[in-house]
Amino acid sequence: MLEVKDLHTAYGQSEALHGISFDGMANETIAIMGRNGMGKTTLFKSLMGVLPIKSGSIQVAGQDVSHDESFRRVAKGIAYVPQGRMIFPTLTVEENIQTGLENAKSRHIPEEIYALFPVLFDMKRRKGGNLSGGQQQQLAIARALVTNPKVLLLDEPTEGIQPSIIKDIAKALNEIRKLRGITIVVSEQVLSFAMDVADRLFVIEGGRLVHETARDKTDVNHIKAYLSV
Ligand SMILES: Nc1ncnc2c1ncn2[C@@H]1O[C@H](COP(=O)(O)OP(=O)(O)OP(=O)(O)O)[C@@H](O)[C@H]1O
Repeated sequence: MLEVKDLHTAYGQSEALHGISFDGMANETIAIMGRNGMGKTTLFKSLMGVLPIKSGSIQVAGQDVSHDESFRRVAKGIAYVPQGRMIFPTLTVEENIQTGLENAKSRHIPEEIYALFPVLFDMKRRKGGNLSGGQQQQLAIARALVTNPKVLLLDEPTEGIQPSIIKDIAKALNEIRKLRGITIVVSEQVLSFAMDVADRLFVIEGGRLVHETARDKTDVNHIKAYLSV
């Protein structure tokens, strides 16, 4: 579903990604683990077309998107939940979700979205800015989902969120994968969350993927060593 080959991305003269390659299958969740500054956000922005890539390729369901603008990538099936969620604070919950429906035939929010996130139904007339961090994260996921992605990218979805809500988000992601059979890619520093959602885990260090493991074969202490400073 997602094929990333030898991706290089630079900020000016300074290269931040040095040849990232991985595949994500349908009905699979992948976690990209790494400390701050290791390149997670740069990778996601490169996949989404927020940053141009220097070389390499990105395919979504067999279609090349490597040099497409972001909105074309969305049309071809990638959706992105950015770090810090980036919801619109002055729009209501309902209006925030509808921004994901701008190119859809109908502005109607599918029932399935509220079934996944009942709290958003209860709060649909509230302003996005008045929601808690965890509720905003659920809102950002809902907004991404209404574009019907084949590949859903989430950049550090647990950042700044309390543990009980982290569990809810893990549950929702597992439900989404089951319902839709899509590829989900999350970047994370919280190993317990990654172990709850991911089928495969990668470690990114200095702009390179340096370790890959299937969940059931994961040596937790080995990954922890990468994540500790
Ligand atoms: N706008 C920028 N200009 C120049 N260098 C940048 C810029 N943004 C990030 N970098 C550099 O790219 C590298 C990767 O940063 P990136 O933000 O992708 O890391 P990250 O793993 O997502 O960390 P975090 O969890 O803090 O977001 C770092 O060395 C960082 O200094």
